Amino acid sequence: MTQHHDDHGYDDHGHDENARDDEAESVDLSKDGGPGRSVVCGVVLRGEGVRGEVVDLSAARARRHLDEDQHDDTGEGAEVVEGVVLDADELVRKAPAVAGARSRRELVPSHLLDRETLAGLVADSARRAGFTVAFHALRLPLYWLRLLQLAPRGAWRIVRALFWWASDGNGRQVRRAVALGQVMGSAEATAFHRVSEQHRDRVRTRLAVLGAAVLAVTVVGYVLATSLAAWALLLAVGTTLAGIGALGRKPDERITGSAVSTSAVPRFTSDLILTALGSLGIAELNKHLRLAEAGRPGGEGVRFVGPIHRDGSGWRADLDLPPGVTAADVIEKRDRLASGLRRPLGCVWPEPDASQHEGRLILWVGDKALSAGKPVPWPLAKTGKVSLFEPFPIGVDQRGRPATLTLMYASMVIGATPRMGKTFTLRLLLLAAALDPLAEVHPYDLKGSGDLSALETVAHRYRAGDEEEDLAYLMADLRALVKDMRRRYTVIRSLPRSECPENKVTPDLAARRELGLHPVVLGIDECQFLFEHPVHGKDAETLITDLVKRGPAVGIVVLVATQRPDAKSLPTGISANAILRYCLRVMGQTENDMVLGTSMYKAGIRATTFTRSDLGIGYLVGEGAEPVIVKTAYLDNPAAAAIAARARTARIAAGRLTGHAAGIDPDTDENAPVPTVLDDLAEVMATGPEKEWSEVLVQRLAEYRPDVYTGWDADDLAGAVAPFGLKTIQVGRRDGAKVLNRRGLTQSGVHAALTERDDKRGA
Ligand SMILES: Nc1ncnc2c1ncn2[C@@H]1O[C@H](COP(=O)(O)OP(=O)(O)OP(=O)(O)O)[C@@H](O)[C@H]1O
Repeated sequence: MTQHHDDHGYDDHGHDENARDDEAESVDLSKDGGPGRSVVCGVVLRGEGVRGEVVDLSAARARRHLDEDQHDDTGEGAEVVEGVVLDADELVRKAPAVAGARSRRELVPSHLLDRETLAGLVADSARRAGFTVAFHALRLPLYWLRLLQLAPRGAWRIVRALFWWASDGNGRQVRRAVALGQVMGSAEATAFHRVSEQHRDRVRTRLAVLGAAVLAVTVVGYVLATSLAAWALLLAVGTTLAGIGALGRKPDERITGSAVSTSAVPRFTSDLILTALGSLGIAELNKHLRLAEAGRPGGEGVRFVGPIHRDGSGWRADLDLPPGVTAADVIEKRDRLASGLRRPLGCVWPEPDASQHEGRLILWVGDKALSAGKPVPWPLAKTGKVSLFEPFPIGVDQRGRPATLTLMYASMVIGATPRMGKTFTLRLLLLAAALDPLAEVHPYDLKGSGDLSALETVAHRYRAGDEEEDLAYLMADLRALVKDMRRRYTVIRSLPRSECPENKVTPDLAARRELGLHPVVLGIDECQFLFEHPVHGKDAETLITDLVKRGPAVGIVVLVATQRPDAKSLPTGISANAILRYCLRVMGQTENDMVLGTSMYKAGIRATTFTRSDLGIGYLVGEGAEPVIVKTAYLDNPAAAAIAARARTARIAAGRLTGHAAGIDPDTDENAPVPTVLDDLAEVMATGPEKEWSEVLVQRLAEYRPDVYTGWDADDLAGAVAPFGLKTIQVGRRDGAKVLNRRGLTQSGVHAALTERDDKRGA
């Protein structure tokens, strides 16, 4: 790849972008009797003074395409209207520039003004320098031995040089040259005599100087040898020998080793980037690169929009891909790009820049893979509080910069394949919520692994597991939260505008205990166990969708995490309404878009590009304008327990330890049995016959509780009652002379199941 760039990495093809920007659609109307290169504005002007033939453009264009082969250029049939013929180039010249097309470059590159980037740069240089010093310091004895080996040759060279100097080697050569001339005329003889005289004088003087110098060195050497401490003497001798050894070195001989590996990583230059891009196998990109390389028209090449510069702990290049090639095309082939750049996959992070255009690519290449190195520490692990109304740290982005999250007024979906860090992320967020003494935390670990157990000491509601009892507890909590949400809206409506200008909870309102508008954070890990549950699934979906949609404004935040992000495990009503989305590694486009939002995959935001080793690394959408890659802070169980203990102390001090953590679990009226499908069936069957068809029953249920049962069919009902040991039976109904048999339930069967359930609850 030999497309050239100047020192700053700019394209040197000298394309006039503005000319390109300004290109407007034009048509040669000369064939139709109009002037060459004319264009008609969308509106045909009917001028008084000027008249001209104006040809309907689209008709002319269509006709020309149709008739091109027949060379029919008569323009016959064109609708002739009155108007002003406008000069296309004139129009283009006068057209206002496309917004941003001529945006000014930064006076001083912003990355040089960014304190963190600069600090990173300095730290990086210091690290490199430190490493080099340590590397060579460790090898000093080896270098000294190598020099010692060369010392005899160095000593010989010194002696030879001194002899040459003292014996006036140069003068001797001149004398010999004159003598060898063998044309001893009188002039040469005189010259020879003069040179011989000079030579003699010089040798005499130099021998005297040399003798004095040798004597002086011997005396100084003796004095030093007798007066210096042993270590100093050793140092002096060692240094002298090393110096003599250095003089014995051949010109190309290296004493020191190289502090960096010989299989050095190639420098991140524009040429390397072009080579890598060219190896992706993107046909359109390759076509442009080829044409640009050959300097032929139509080849836009890749244009670097700024110098490749240091950004955090890596290098960044912003570039425009050729027309027709999108950043997503490149991102899709991140592994090949990494291969072309000769970097590990975890170092190479191509991103789109949606604020510019689809072809703008930000290519950031880190010094080391994001998954490599130490786990990210959490700044709040040892000290500090959180206000859920403010952003709090959750980790770092791929450039090592702190990444934050604001939970208030948002609901969040977390998705990933198993074992990628979903639960750890959810736990981190719930711990952050716990560090806000005002916030009520409701963690539910439906997997039952105990990963959220650290939070039990601060949780208002807590359950681990997906037993019937756990789910009933959770359902009761959900109903209570929906009820509380309605109450919160009533409270907000009753407040004066001055206190609640935007009809939502503010930090001040949240702090007023009497209003009960404090933040509530409900976190459900492995939510698919709930949504796929035959009895509670649909009910839970209705309640949580309501909380996700209307809860955030009144301080209720829902966080759901799932390892199976599909429509069944994560109902679309919930995934579509979540504002925050965090997606660790997933396997396909559907899961990606399910968690991150529709079309994210197409836009190049692909959690499918994460590898198995990218633990705790995911795309975060919704916190800022653009999606970001975040590696979450790592907290193990003991660290989580320590943070929860600190949060508990803060809550006790603030008088905010409530619910489960305070031993009140749950309030008596919330503890009342949650109506299940059995209770509802008993209710709707009470006034009917002993036996009823399932399809009639689901209709009645839907009328009785539309939010739960709308859309149910006979199979849903059969599935919902099955966990209670109730099976549908054949119910016959006479229809005239015929008897129709369909599946249905009996009142006695429902009552028996209810009695059994209540007995179990009582036990
Ligand atoms: N931020 C992180 N940094 C480094 N390693 C992490 C991070 N988060 C999680 N891990 C590692 O990933 C492993 C899996 O994490 P976690 O249990 O949260 O995964 P999961 O997606 O919830 O798994 P499952 O689907 O089985 O519930 C953890 O044991 C931990 O070692």
